[in-house]
Amino acid sequence: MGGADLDPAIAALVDGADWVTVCTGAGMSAESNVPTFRDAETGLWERFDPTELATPGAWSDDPALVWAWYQWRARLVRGAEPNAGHRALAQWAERRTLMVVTQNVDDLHERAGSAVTAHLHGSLFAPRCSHCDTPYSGTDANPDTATETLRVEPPACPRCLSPVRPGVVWFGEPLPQDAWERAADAAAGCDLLIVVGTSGLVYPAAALPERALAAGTPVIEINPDPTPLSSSVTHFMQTTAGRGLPALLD
Ligand SMILES: CC(C)NC(=O)[C@H](Cc1c[nH]c2ccccc12)NC(=O)[C@H](CCCC/N=C(/NCCC(=O)O)S[C@H]1O[C@H](COP(=O)(O)OP(=O)(O)OC[C@H]2O[C@@H](n3cnc4c(N)ncnc43)[C@H](O)[C@@H]2O)[C@@H](O)[C@H]1O)NC(=O)OCc1ccccc1
Repeated sequence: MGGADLDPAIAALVDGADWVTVCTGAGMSAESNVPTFRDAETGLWERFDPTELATPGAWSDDPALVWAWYQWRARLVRGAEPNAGHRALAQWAERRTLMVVTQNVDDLHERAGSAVTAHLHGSLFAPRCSHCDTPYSGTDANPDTATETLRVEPPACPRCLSPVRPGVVWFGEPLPQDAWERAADAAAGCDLLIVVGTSGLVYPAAALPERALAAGTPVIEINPDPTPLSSSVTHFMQTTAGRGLPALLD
């Protein structure tokens, strides 16, 4: 298991793990050309701070701006392909228990063939009514029709005519309880936790690897840049998801 030049201590950890949980963030999709939250170049929305746009406040102030932003992101993800990191995880799950817990709202893990245990922050492809929560599948929510305009009026819910909102978790909103519980169980029960491509700044997602470490579970972090977690993980692999995961799992 693991490339020839993989640190033998890391290889031994991976070999000895029957149940692995992988926590992924925006860096997991960076090599699929999906901008991370920290990456500046987000086109028309470049002058907006993502953490400000991804809030209930931004939605109530300007739903057309927020709706257009999510349609643009969904279209970008539609045009993207899973990378070698996504594929390595999917292949590995064929050989042993591997649970994927992600902060990402894209569907690249699933398109690579992974069953995702928890989308902690929702999905770009699950719009619902902002009032009655009825899932929305109207064609006008289809990102392929999204255009490069700064504002697009969100569709109206066929049941209560309230505006349809993106199916994501905004800052200040609680995570879906069931998804959080599945994620917490996956982090608590695994033999090895791998953290890939997250700056570890957004909570409660960032608490998962901290909890695993506190429980004595070995944690491997993959990130080209150190994060607040890097000094306390069992092994820090300073590389990308697309290079690190195949090296770890192939
Ligand atoms: C900013 C932060 C300080 N704020 C929070 O954490 C807040 C507040 C808070 C709660 N508890 C706290 C405790 C302490 C401090 C603050 C808080 N948390 C919340 O509001 C959460 C909700 C948080 C979820 C917000 N939604 C997102 N996304 C969906 C929308 C959307 O996507 O638009 S968060 C969003 O940003 C986060 C971005 O972080 P990362 O994924 O880490 O990405 P980032 O760009 O930061 O970094 C990329 C990393 O990848 C690396 N990288 C780059 N290239 C590669 C590469 N090629 N390979 C590998 N790695 C790579 C880079 O080096 C870098 O390290 C992700 O989670 C992403 O999902 N809700 C809540 O707490 O509710 C309570 C509550 C309870 C009851 C009732 C009411 C309320």
